[in-house]
Amino acid sequence: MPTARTNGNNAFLSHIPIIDISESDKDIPAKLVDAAATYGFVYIRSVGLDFTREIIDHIFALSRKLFQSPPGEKAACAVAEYGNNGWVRVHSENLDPKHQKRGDFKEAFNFGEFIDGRAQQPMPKALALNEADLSRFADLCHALCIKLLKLFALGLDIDADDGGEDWFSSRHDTSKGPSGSTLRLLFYPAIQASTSDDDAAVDIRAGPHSDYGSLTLLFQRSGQPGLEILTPQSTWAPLAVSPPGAEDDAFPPILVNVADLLSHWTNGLLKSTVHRVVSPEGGGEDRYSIAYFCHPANDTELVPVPSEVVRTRLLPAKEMGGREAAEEGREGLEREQTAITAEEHLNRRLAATFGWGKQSDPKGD
Ligand SMILES: O=C(O)CCC(=O)C(=O)O
Ligand SMILES: [Fe+2]
Repeated sequence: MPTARTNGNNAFLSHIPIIDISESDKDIPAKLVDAAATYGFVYIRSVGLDFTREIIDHIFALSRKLFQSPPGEKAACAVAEYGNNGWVRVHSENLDPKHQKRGDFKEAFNFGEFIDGRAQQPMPKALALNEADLSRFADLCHALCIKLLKLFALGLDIDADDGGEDWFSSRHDTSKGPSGSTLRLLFYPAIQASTSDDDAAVDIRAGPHSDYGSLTLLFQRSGQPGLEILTPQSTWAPLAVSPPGAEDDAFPPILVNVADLLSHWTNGLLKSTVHRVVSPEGGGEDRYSIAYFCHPANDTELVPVPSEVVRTRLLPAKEMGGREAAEEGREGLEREQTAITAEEHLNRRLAATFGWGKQSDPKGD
């Protein structure tokens, strides 16, 4: 895993498309599948979706209020006490424990699923009056993920008899029971090297990792960059918050990435790309971001998706000796015989990263 500072590969990145899913363009499903198979990342233009500038600004304002609240109030909702939910302190979460000595230089707050507009965990005092706003925002995020999952299913041309465009979305239907879906507010403070032993060149904001669910939505603020993705050439490439073509939008496009399960379901055709967050040279300024991790219902069995597109697009790679795809394919067959559930998968990934529980990580990373 390269650890050096940014080694940009801008030619690769400049092709990550911005897709407007509100347009009636019949090629959108294929474009999404292409972006997901090549980069694992795609920008979704938010104009025309239900997200408004007001809603997004409001949730970012709540996030700022939360992270500025007294440490004692945040500590009352610490993750250690509430599973994966609640407050994450600076340096307390290490997303890359194998390579990173110190935990990430960030604070975070994880909200598990809201039920009937109510959080299923203690609300931090600073947000006690805003439970309904956060719940509504999480619902908007989930609805966008459902739309995207339908478009992916269309792009993969899943037979109607096998579930067609609902193959993925039906597995993420909240009426099917609880899931690991999480709304996460993130705050990466600017590093004041002169007043502490923290160092922007050493202390990573979020260590290299892939996400554990199906899809992740990321909301970012103009002027607060930091996200980088690992390119096929093993270099780190920074992702623009507002890429060319989106500079004049009311707010930056929503960055969507394929996470481990969508990759697993498609035998690796769709890429769950490793990414990290770094500080700008010299410590830069604070960065706030909001992530929504979309997961299927806990008892969903992780079986390969019945898609001819997956089979035919992976085949040439296998024939030409594309080892990675071929290995994914083999793993996929093994997985089919011993399907685990989404809940088992999530518990194994959390155990491997944070040392929780006793199970080992199936991928061994
Ligand atoms: O804040 C970001 O830009 C990304 C955060 C992230 O990758 C994560 O929490 O999984
Ligand atoms: Fe991530």
